[in-house]
Amino acid sequence: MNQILSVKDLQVEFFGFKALKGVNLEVADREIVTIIGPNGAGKSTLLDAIVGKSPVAHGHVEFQEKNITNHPPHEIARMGIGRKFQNPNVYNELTVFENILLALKGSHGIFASITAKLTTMKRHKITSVLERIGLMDDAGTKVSSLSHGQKQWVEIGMVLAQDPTVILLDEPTAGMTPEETHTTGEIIKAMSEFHAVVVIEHDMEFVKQIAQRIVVLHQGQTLAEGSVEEVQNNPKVVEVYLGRERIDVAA
Ligand SMILES: Nc1ncnc2c1ncn2[C@@H]1O[C@H](COP(=O)(O)OP(=O)(O)OP(=O)(O)O)[C@@H](O)[C@H]1O
Repeated sequence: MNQILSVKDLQVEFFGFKALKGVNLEVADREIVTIIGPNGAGKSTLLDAIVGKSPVAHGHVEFQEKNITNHPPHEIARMGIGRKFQNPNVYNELTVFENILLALKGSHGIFASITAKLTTMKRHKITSVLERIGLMDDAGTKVSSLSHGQKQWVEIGMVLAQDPTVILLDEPTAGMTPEETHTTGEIIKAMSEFHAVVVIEHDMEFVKQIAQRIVVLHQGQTLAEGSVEEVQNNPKVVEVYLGRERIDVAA
């Protein structure tokens, strides 16, 4: 497969504490990679290091064969790596449509973006994003009156609006109802038609819904990698999860 993101021997330290101790990760074009692991395993730190938010002490990150290790976050975002954080980071007082508009490439501030005449191309782009996140009917709704799950979808839409090649999602289903979680899984699967997606997730039912390849992190290292079945049957993974979180999803 055509690898577009490659993380090699990545090490991240916080005041002497090694949060990542040499992690490798390969992501192919339009692939979904799911990262699981107990609390504190280093999952968010890995995404932070990829987007230039956590300083890399050793190893490197390559994107489309370019070394992007420790490049500034805005530069990495501009190159084509989009990141959605755990908590929705949306403009509550604006409509769904306006939030997506603001996220489009080339938008210049809230006032200028909202008052400027909308080109047909921009309108089409926003409409296509709204369709992909299932919020076409809520285009004119203020984000403050949406459910928590819908707000998460708006934020996914804001990432999509930037046309990234790779999308990194940190626990996209946190706080969602089972129905919203399932819908999110379908949105992510559809996203992989155009983008590679790396997802951190705890909910194994959801992981099973979306996963093509799973990477298990534990104490800053890669513990296992493979399909849902391979990972669930891996004795090292079972041992790490024993007495903590259950990963015994019905086959
Ligand atoms: N900015 C920071 N300063 C100091 N320590 C940090 C910082 N960020 C993360 N850590 C530590 O690094 C380790 C890995 O944290 P990280 O948030 O990456 O884990 P995680 O696997 O995402 O966990 P969770 O599932 O709880 O979100 C933890 O021990 C955490 O306390």
